[in-house]
Amino acid sequence: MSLLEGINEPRDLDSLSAEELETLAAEIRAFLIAEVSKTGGHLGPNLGVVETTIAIHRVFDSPRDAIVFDTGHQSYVHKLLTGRQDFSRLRQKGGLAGYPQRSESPHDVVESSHASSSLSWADGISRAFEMTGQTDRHVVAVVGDGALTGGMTWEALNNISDDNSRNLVIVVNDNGRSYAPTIGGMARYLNTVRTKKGYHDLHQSSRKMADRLGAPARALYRGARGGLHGFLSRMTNNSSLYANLDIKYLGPIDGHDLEAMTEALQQAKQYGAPVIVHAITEKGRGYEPALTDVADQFHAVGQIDPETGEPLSAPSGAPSWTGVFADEMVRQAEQDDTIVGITAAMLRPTGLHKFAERFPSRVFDVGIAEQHAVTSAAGLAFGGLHPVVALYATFVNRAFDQVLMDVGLHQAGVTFVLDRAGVTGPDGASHHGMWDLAILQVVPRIRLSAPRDAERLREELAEAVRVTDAPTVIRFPKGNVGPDIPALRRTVDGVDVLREDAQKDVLIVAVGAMADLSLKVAELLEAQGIGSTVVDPRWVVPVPWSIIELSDAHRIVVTIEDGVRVGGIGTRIRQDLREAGVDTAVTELGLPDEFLEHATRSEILQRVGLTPEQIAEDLIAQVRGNKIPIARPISATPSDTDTLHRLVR
Ligand SMILES: Cc1ncc(C[n+]2csc(CCOP(=O)(O)OP(=O)(O)O)c2C)c(N)n1
Ligand SMILES: CC(=O)[C@@H](O)[C@H](O)COP(=O)(O)O
Ligand SMILES: [Mg+2]
Repeated sequence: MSLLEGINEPRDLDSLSAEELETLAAEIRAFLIAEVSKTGGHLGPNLGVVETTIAIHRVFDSPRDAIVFDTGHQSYVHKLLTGRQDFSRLRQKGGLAGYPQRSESPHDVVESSHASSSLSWADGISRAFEMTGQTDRHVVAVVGDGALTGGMTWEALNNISDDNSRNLVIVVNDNGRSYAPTIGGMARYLNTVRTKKGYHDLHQSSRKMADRLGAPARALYRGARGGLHGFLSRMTNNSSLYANLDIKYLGPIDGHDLEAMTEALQQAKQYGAPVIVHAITEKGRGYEPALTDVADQFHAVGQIDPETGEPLSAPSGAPSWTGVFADEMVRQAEQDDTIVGITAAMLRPTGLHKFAERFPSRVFDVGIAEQHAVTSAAGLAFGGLHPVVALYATFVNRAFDQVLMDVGLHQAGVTFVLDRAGVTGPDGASHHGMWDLAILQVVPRIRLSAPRDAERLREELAEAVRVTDAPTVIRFPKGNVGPDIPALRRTVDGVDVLREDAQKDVLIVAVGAMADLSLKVAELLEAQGIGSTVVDPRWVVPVPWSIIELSDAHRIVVTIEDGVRVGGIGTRIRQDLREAGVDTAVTELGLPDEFLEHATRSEILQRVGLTPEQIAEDLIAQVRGNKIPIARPISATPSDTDTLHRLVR
């Protein structure tokens, strides 16, 4: 049996010798490469935190001590050490989540994969421990150098103090990268610390001497390291980035040196005030294919050959939504030199890399700082440029106020391109891009589009970048785009009619990528003698008038969107119909207001009733006048609604 198999919970680490711990680290690395190669996942980040995570679990006592992982994509080692070693269905339905998940283990605290929140979590938890007399409980936050570029981390650092967060330890996992090398002043500071020759020479020589002279010298060495920090500050001509915060600094430490990390964490644990332990690590550590991957050091991989790191499946050849955007963005920018691009540390994942290669001076990577990205875009627009802010849909949530008050209020011509909109799948609840339509549609004068295929994405991007007095949004799903879906005709206000039966029983309003599914529903209805019209509004907000007119001409209207149903586009259409005095029955179909689990996109759509068969069945019943039994809303379990009604009665 391997040492790893003998670890069922963190305290099993206590009996291992220094040599055995090194062996364990090697076994964990081999496990990660072997297992994550099969399933896909965040291989690079987890290879980079093996020793750090072992050291954290040696020194601290989870779950009594709370361990918070920022973003959480680097928590596989934590899972291995806390009784979860079946990675065979990682990020798949019924398998381990790719992020911490409280339902999996009491060792897991933060489930959200939205970066830069860990220090705020840790500040709150440590205050609560102090205020409830649990002063023997510690909080450890593991935050990456990329996550440190997010504004929330600085809000938290500004608040953390030794009055109320005595037991807080912040482990900065500094591998110099987000996906790509981390940008900005913070990164430059960390880089000087990480690469200063003097640090390495001094660190290595004093360590060797301490080892030779034994424990007392080691204490001296540790003290010197404190002084080392001051030494570094002078050498790097920076006043220490942390000196004026109420936080002590330990480091930089070699994050792959188990003993050094353990010692530093023990010091931090005993310090009695908030401490930053700055660990220097390497993303993809110990795996050559990751280390030589210049794009993102295997930040997230699909199924790969563990020997070579090469993808197991050849690319399908079908264009991805991201790829279509990437090419059209370059085309538009060639015609209009006011167009600039902004990314929040995700240049390649959002497809802006081609634009960046072509127009390097017209693209800005602001770090994991979506709020700053949006408001700086408002500034760029004020200055006469047309910013295109490319984000994953789920991450625009974080910048809602900036979209509303900095872009919307000032009628700034900013275009938001939201990739991974709708159900994404393996990254679970905090990664589904399911809220953008509902939250953004309340921004006055905003224009929301949801292209149904590549041609419409190209068209709608071209239209969006010409709007200079209001925010425009284009949102599309993860993955490959299907074949173009031609329109029979386009109404005067831009609605595409995709199918038009003579018998006008059902109007199906398809939002974006739901067009293909909607046409399948229409075919099932036709087989039951029910006529339908399928339309794609293209620009869903404001609701085009022809949607109102078409609704008035049909018996029922059904709207289908890959976004939360509550407050979604269907709700908006219903409201506009009522305002126009059209009382056609409306059925709004979309995602439930639930946090949807990790599974494949199709598994989730099946579970929430968004398949052609399930939709057609309901519509057939409606058209035939059969009263559909009042089913409790998907989003609320009986106990929730009963409780709610009892409370409000
Ligand atoms: C708010 C937010 N924006 C973007 C992302 C996408 N994202 C996931 S991991 C990552 C890079 C994180 O870098 P770092 O914190 O240094 O961790 P590392 O991967 O290097 O361990 C990004 C940008 C996210 N999770 N959250
Ligand atoms: C952790 C994170 O936010 C991303 O790395 C996430 O895994 C998105 O992955 P895709 O780019 O595959 O959608
Ligand atoms: Mg990093």
